[in-house]
Amino acid sequence: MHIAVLGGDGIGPEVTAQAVKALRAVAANGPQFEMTEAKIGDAAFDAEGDPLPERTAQLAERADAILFGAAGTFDSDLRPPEQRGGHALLRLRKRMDLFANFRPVFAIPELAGASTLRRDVLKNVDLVVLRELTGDIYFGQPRGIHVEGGERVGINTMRYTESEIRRVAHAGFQAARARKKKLCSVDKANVLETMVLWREVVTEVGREYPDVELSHLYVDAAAMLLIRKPADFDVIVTGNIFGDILSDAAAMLTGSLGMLPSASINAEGKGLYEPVHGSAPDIAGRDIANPLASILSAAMMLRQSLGQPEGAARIERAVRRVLAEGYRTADIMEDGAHLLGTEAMGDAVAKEILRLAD
Ligand SMILES: NC(=O)c1ccc[n+]([C@@H]2O[C@H](COP(=O)([O-])OP(=O)(O)OC[C@H]3O[C@@H](n4cnc5c(N)ncnc54)[C@H](O)[C@@H]3O)[C@@H](O)[C@H]2O)c1
Ligand SMILES: CC(C)[C@H](C(=O)O)[C@@H](O)C(=O)O
Ligand SMILES: [Mg+2]
Repeated sequence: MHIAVLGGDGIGPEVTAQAVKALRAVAANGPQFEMTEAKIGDAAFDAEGDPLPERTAQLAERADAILFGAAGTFDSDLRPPEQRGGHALLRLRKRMDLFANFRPVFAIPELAGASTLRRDVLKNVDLVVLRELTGDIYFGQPRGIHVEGGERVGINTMRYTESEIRRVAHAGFQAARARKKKLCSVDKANVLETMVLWREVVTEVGREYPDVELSHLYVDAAAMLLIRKPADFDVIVTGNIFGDILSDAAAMLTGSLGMLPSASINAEGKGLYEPVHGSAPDIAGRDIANPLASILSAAMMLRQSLGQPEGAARIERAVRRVLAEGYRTADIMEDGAHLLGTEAMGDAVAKEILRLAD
């Protein structure tokens, strides 16, 4: 099994290295993985003049799965797109047609104190945000900044075709069918035509899944309910921009953005696995980032792309045990817990994975 490892920028390489350690620990008693690293993001632009070098893109396409860190920094975010580290990720998602982005959010009881929300609100939280990843205002044309009537005008276009909505809706109903059989579609159909079409198509697709309870929410109400009664949700299916925002908000249900993994899958089942967080320039290079989102993304990769559910379960159990033993990174630190750096947390999880194999 061949894995493309694209660490990227900021804390990306730091946390990805810990996920690689976890995969090596799984491989010690089981499947063998060939892992090939390549540059992406600002790191690739600085070295080769392109944030997504062709060699990196081809490696990603050829591999059985991709383990991704983070791309972009605040400085490069303001450059033209072709020089922007973060743009490499958008290009790769589009090029590989990774349209279905699963972002599972589950409250870990040991971390209840790390969240800014009350313990009773977090009880039984187990939901998935399914974010459409290759359409919407992220890619719609026309776009750009031009001068009109003597002043600058910025334009982006919210656009979805029926088939783009249909395929992600199917992914949502299938995910719900395998879980608690509830799908909540989040849109803004009271204002935007694109979202009127979204609601119509999701409703049509829903007729093929009579066993799944379909509900609809406007995104503003969904944002509020995600904080008020998060345990009521099962699968949330939504567009690219709303999914981006809602999933970062939902991260606080787990205690930290550093806990949220993700899988981005295409129609052939090929996947890119990455933490939901970014390159976190504010904490990069200090060995304090939480690597668990990246480690849990590696577990999703084993389950969803590499047919290794046992390896995935071992990683997930190891993470739970390390947390139960009271080890924490700074972002989820509590009184009485043992503070670990990024590397040490990766070591602790890898050690636990090896112990679970005995
Ligand atoms: N998938 C990606 O590659 C991705 C995702 C989001 C943002 N970005 C890029 O990353 C850069 C920084 O963006 P941002 O600050 O808005 O978002 P961010 O997710 O990088 O960080 C937001 C906050 O969460 C904290 N945080 C994030 N991950 C953490 C971890 N693992 N452990 C502990 N704390 C963590 C950061 O320190 C910061 O305070 C920008 O250039 C942005 O475009 C990239
Ligand atoms: C880095 C950025 C382009 C990206 C997005 O907006 O999709 C990020 O925020 C994410 O959530 O993966
Ligand atoms: Mg985001």
